[in-house]
Amino acid sequence: MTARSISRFWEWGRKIICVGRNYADHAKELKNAIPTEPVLFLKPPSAYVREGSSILVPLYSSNLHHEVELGVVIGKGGTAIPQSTAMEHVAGYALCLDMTARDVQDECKSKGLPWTRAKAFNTSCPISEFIPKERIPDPGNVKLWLKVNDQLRQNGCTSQMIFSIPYLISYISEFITLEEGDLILTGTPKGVSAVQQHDELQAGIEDIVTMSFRVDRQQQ
Ligand SMILES: O=C([O-])CC(=O)C(=O)O
Ligand SMILES: [Mg+2]
Repeated sequence: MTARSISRFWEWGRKIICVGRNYADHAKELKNAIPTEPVLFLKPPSAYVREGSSILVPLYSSNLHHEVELGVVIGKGGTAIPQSTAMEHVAGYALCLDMTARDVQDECKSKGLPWTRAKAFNTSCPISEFIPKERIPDPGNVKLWLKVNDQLRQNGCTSQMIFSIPYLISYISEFITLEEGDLILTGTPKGVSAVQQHDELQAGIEDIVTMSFRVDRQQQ
């Protein structure tokens, strides 16, 4: 048996912790207030989908949105991690999509209910290959982009994040112990939009990584 490697963190079954409304321009486009504290939600590891498999539109949604995000892969666990040493806990990164059933999320929001059905369904977390930490020396200043059928929809920079990566690691670990193999999705910049069956999504982090996914409908 080969040793377990962080470069296949998605096989470890660890937590996926997502930050919402971390870019003012995206909070505004959905008419949400700019948060004064991070907005957090979770996806289960069953949400992962890798290139070569399709993103599935859940049967109960007719408005599935893409959200391109920088993912932070935890290499060293910890509780109540100070901001000053937070980056020592990072093993690397992954480009991620936070696929969101926006119609379901809107309904949950109006009823004051959790977003689980809108955010945590199977294939709601497409990811790239693992990107070792050294390949992104300044994760607080990299450009993220996403195209749907070759049309640019999202084009943002992690410098626009409201809460920085060290701040998020420290904030989250105050009340959720971080473990090796956990993934933190750091929020999406503006430009989210609906995808349809047969669409081709392509996303990238500068010239560091690109990934492509096809959209299909979940079968009855
Ligand atoms: O659904 C939302 O708008 C919140 C979110 O995930 C994000 O801002 O990345
Ligand atoms: Mg998101």
